[in-house]
Amino acid sequence: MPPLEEPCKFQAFMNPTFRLRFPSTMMVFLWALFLISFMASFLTFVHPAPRSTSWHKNVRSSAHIRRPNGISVLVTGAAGFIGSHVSLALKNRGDGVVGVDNFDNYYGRSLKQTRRDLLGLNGVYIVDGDINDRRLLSVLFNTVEFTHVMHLAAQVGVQYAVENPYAYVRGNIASLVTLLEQCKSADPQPAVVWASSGSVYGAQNKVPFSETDRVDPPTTLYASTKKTGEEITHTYNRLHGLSITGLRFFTVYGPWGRPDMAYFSFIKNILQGKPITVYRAKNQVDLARDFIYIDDIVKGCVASLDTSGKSTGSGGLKNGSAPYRIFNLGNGSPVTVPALVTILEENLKMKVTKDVVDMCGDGDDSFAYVNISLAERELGYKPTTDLQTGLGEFVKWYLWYYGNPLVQNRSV
Ligand SMILES: O=C(O)[C@H]1O[C@H](OP(=O)(O)OP(=O)(O)OC[C@H]2O[C@@H](n3ccc(=O)[nH]c3=O)[C@H](O)[C@@H]2O)[C@H](O)[C@@H](O)[C@H]1O
Repeated sequence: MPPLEEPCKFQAFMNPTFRLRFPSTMMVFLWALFLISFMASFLTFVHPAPRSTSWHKNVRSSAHIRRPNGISVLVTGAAGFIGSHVSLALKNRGDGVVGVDNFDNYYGRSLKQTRRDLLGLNGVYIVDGDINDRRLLSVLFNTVEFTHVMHLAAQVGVQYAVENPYAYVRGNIASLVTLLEQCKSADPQPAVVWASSGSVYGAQNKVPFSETDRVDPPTTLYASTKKTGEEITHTYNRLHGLSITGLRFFTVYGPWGRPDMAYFSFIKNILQGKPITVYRAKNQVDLARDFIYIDDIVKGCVASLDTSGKSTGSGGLKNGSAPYRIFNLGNGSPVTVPALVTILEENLKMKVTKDVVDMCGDGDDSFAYVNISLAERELGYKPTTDLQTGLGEFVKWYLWYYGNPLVQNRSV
């Protein structure tokens, strides 16, 4: 037999007065719920997500300037190859540096995490976050008054675009706009130096490539996104008074480099006794690149920050024109891919089997040769490391970092 109370409770629901009140009570409740969630999302949008006290402390300490007339720089892609080197160089000379990196898995996270740990030991804090996140950028700019932004975060790699084109739109275009929107609204606005690419010269036949040359047609989606970036940054300079410097990097190599790049994958195969694939252009012509050592690139980046000039806008409005510059940062002396392989073989005192494959289609640029005289004049840029020396440094680093499999096999 059911307890006596139950029917009474049930009856209460069936009471006509309650039934009349029920819809209105429920409606009020639902409306309140709706209003609360609306207010919450509005406040979250307007006010950036709160971060912990230790997060703020790390960011502020990393941004601390330790030299007279020093600058405070937000480095995007700080756990990346160029980003980590530039961050360290700036920190070492006493500038404030805050890194941001999304630690994407394009070439694995382990090397990025090690770079981050190394920077941490040197006082550079890298925020684990994505620059597509407007709220994160807003918190960062509310925490630190950045004088400069060194924008190096990007979806790199040329061939990967065939597999995942959307990563390039998100990583090279959408994120650039998000970052520029933040810079535009900042008061004072920072000066922006960012990574374009030598690949924007695309199918141009006239060499060496100069900044005044046409940069079309692009031969890869990667190049298209970088070319688009140049147009977007131009707009922000023109409309909002942001000081912009675009750096057309050529093929940058060196210690702590990117495992997806040819020189890096070649050394791995040589040491493991595996063959390598060497691509060749039409008519059996060797491919060539304007290889540039990381230390030279770092000098170019730092000089670009130092000479950037100021943005003129405030609160999104322009107050006069601001500098808009583009520089080629390469070596000015192309080397063929087979010649690069020979230098690696000499350094390792080993020979490798080359599978020479003719490139099908137009998925890559065959030749890069760059005129760097503008950067020499304006930035005092002067590469000093030749490919033999630079690859020697890279090989030393590689053997130190990964160990020599031959030595390891011997010791087993
Ligand atoms: O902004 C840029 O300008 C780009 O620079 C770099 O592109 P690239 O100059 O093409 O360098 P990289 O891939 O090392 O290939 C070098 C050469 O080796 C050839 N190559 C490549 C692989 C292989 O297995 N065999 C081979 O012959 C290959 O065909 C090429 O001729 C960055 O990788 C890219 O992310 C982007 O930053």
